[in-house]
Amino acid sequence: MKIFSAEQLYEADKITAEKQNISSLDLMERAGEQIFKWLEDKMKGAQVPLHIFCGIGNNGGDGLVVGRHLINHGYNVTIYIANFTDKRSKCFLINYDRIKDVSKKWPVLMTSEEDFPEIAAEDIIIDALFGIGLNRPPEGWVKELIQYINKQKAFKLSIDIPSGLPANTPVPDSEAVIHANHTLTFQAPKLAFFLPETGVYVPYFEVLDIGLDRQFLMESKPLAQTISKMEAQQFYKPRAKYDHKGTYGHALIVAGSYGKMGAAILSTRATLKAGAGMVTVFSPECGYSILQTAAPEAMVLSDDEEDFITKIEYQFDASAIGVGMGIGTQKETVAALHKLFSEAKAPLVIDADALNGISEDKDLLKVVPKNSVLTPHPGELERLIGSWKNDYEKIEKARKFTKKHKVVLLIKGAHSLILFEDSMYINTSGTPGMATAGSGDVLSGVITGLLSQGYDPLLATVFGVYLHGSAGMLASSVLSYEGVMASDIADFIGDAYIELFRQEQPPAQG
Ligand SMILES: NC(=O)C1=CN([C@@H]2O[C@H](COP(=O)(O)OP(=O)(O)OC[C@H]3O[C@@H](n4cnc5c(N)ncnc54)[C@H](OP(=O)(O)O)[C@@H]3O)[C@@H](O)[C@H]2O)[C@@H](O)CC1
Ligand SMILES: Nc1ncnc2c1ncn2[C@@H]1O[C@H](COP(=O)(O)OP(=O)(O)O)[C@@H](O)[C@H]1O
Ligand SMILES: [K+]
Repeated sequence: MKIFSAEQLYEADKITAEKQNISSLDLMERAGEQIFKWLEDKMKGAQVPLHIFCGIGNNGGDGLVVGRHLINHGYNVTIYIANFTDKRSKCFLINYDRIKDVSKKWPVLMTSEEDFPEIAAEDIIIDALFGIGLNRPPEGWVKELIQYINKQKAFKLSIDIPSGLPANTPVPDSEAVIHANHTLTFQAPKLAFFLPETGVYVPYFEVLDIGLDRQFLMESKPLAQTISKMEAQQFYKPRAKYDHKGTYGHALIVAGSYGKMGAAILSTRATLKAGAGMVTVFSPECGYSILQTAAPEAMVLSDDEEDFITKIEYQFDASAIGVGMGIGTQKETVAALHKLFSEAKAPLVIDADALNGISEDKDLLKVVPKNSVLTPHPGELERLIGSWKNDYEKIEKARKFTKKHKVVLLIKGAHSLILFEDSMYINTSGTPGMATAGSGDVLSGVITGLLSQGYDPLLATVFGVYLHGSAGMLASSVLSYEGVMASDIADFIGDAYIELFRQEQPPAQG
């Protein structure tokens, strides 16, 4: 699914009105009606008190449309207008007037804290204070209203976006944002929903299609693109009957050091589970018996040095190389990386200590081959690109880095981000069950396994991140969040492939 900026959505709004020969008011009606239908489907006439808080822009206008439909259908509704300025939007005013046609109960005008209503824990709050038009921090009693709403135990449903949260720019005041339980957003998800600092305000959301112009949406370059099952299915390369292990390549995993052989085992197993034809692991001598026992399907080459890697030598044409998991940053190891990068003919996945090596030694960065996949978690990313003030600055700095060094950059997190040239992809699979040691080692193995099978570096990264998250979800559904270990994620990679093409079951009858 494409993610557009607020500016693009305003533009889409304008073009839609022109092309479909409708007014903004009609679009607002569509938007409000959709929210109403969603509520009606859940509430089925229940007389739970609904408190709709409207601003004076078009987001407030949406709230008024929802209110009118709810009143018309006999719901128990109170509408409040946060009258923070006299500059009310035209569509707001028309819909404000229309309330008169359906109710004698005129909306409550709020002008200070004195007007804040009592709200019971069982009630429902609909937040239509600010939408994507927020252009400065909410202040004074409006900020207090947001904080007052946040204190309520009632369920909070935000229209389009939690009020106080900008769609794709930094939060102006983090103490003045609605913590929504659920958000119904129009046409496309907003970038803020997926970033760690702002995603917390949007734990759940649904996208409502309000029929904005398809051509404009198809032809516009989005800020980012989300990756879910539908996209991932298209990435999959089917196997042919007479394929053999040579078809799927011989991957090299360079991993492990004394006390960290687990990282090598996890990556190696994940590379095989993702489908590499053959895998050879290169590790220090201390890893030899460990790897031959824990990963019997893999071949093992070892360094002369017992505890860490000092020179990486292999006599075969590797189809992909995954490097860095648990290798440490000994001087000799970093020197060995220098040689590996300079001579590598196969696509590389560079993870963990190999990234730390790059951060410490700029000469190493210079020899990173073009199109390599770098997979930092936020700590490793900070060492690579320096600190950032907010997630948007992080993305900007990361993008500069990818462009300068011509690499695919995967920033791991609850929603992992993949940056390459001018594109950004956002993964939607995964669970908090994956917040466990070694899950990143499994991911670098999955991507190496895909590269080995001939997926190009960007595709291998985007698809690999999705599969890895899906394996984590499947593992969590059987083992609980707490019970998932990284090796379980590797064990579920096969299930993640099957899940890709599993049809959703229709709901049971009767
Ligand atoms: N685009 C689409 O496709 C569709 C969009 N639709 C809906 O429109 C919404 C966008 O509406 P919008 O542009 O009227 O802005 P909105 O978010 O209601 O509020 C901003 C208003 O408040 C003001 N203001 C801003 N910050 C402030 C602050 N901190 N403190 C105080 N005041 C502040 C600012 O005015 P200003 O004072 O700056 O002149 C402005 O008047 C969108 O989210 C969606 O719900 C749908 O109806 C149909 C399809
Ligand atoms: N809350 C979460 N939701 C989804 N995925 C998560 C979550 N927490 C961690 N992950 C995933 O788990 C992996 C953790 O990687 P990393 O931090 O490198 O772990 P390690 O260094 O222990 O191997 C990443 O792929 C990340 O996206
Ligand atoms: K809102």
